[in-house]
Amino acid sequence: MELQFFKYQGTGNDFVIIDNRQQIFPKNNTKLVAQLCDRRFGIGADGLILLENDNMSDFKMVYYNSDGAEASMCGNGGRCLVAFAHYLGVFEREAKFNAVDGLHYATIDGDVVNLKMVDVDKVHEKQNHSFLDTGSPHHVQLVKELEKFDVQKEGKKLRYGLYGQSGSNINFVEQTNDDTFDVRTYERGVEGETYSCGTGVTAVALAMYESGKTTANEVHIHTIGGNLTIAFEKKDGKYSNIFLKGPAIQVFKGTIECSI
Ligand SMILES: N[C@@H](CCC[C@H](N)C(=O)O)C(=O)O
Repeated sequence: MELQFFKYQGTGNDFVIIDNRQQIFPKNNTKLVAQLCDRRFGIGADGLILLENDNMSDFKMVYYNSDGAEASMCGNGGRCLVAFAHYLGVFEREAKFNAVDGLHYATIDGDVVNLKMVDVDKVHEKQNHSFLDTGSPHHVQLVKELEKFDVQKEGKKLRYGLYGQSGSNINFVEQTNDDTFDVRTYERGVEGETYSCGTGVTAVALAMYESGKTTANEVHIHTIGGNLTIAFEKKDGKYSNIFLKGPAIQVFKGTIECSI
């Protein structure tokens, strides 16, 4: 069968996106998703996203990690899906869509997508790291000399060692200014470092605010793949009106032959 696909990237976090409004995609075929995401035997991506119809909102997001398993929320993927839905003409200015963690709102201005993330009730502060859920689980840890840091080795160790089989994504952080941080992320389900992680940089911004490293409500993050801005409010110990903003770009489109 010939499958039409689109390839998007959001600060270097890259995705295969498929228009599944006609329910053409075999959603339980883990092997097929993994093969499409494979960088040597497939199209190559950190994850695969299906755009589907939703009766409560403009569209629905179904997200898979590159290992083929359906996963929790993907911030950069959400931003890319908004850009794709806009390209298809599903919405004009403001989008409302359903994802695994609930309803999201977003706006698009040229290539830049501003995505509202779920509220965060608790940041767990530990001795040398923080842990929080921004739609996906995230470990946040400050390190020195981030550029030279072995993200693959240390990320993998913490992902399984501290969090067991279900695991967590692991973010390593270095502060470069009052409101600016460099971040590198080891993503579970990709089992490696990605160029950027949207729920990850959101977690970093909140964790840095919670621990007093910054007093800014708008935090700028540099990732390997580009820059993202996170804006938020804190009221009664809880974080709300959290927005993740940055570019989301269509790279190419095509068809691939696959046996379904
Ligand atoms: N790249 C994503 C996060 C995707 C989910 C993650 N790998 C997990 O399994 O928790 C993002 O931009 O948020």
